[in-house]
Amino acid sequence: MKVVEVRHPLVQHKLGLLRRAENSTKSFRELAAELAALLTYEATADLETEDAEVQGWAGPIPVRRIKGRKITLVPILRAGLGMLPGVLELIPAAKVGVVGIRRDEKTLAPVPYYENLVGGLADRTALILDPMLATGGTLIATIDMLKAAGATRLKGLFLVAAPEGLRALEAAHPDIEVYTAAIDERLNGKGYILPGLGDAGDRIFGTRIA
Ligand SMILES: O=P(O)(O)OC[C@H]1O[C@H](OP(=O)(O)OP(=O)(O)O)[C@H](O)[C@@H]1O
Ligand SMILES: O=c1cc[nH]c(=O)[nH]1
Ligand SMILES: [Mg+2]
Repeated sequence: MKVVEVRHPLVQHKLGLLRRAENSTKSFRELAAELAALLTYEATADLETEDAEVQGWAGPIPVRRIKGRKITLVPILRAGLGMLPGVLELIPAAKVGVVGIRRDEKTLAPVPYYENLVGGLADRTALILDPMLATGGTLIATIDMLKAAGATRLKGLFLVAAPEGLRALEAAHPDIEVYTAAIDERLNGKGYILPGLGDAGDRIFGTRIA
């Protein structure tokens, strides 16, 4: 399984800022979106391009453009919405399908509650967006949904990933590519990533101080 921990200085710097407990909802949101844009840049580096031509100011100019297969974004509700603005900055025409899954706080099992995907998934690259990859249950359930709907080319963008979740993912769906700003140390007894970010959904939506 391809796992890329993005070591770019801008990513590492912004992640350091994001980890501060004192961040306001506004700064947490802004940093999450900026990091999402930087992860998008990395995750799209291998998109195929083809020759094209535009009419320039002094005549025709040969240019390159992204070929064929287009991208669909798949934010996982709710926290994944915090990454969406940053990704759309770079891919403004992307179609967006939404998956709703929450973790049962006691069992940590994923509980799907919403699915509204775009059509033609077989011809698209799906970029799954979620700030946190913890046990991996939510992501595995999302990939199950996407594959059942025809998706074959999948990439996941995360702000922080836990080694436990990456191992579970490799066992279930080794064909996905993972781009993350950090692979953290471990999960605590309640399934939270350490050192992590706390509850990313609550921090993005301002529903509870982590
Ligand atoms: O890898 P896992 O162990 O499945 O955990 C990760 C999931 O948990 C969080 O969502 P949460 O259930 O808190 O929902 P929310 O986004 O609505 O806050 C997070 O945004 C991931 O979706
Ligand atoms: O650390 C974690 C784990 C799951 N979900 C979060 O928001 N944070
Ligand atoms: Mg949450």
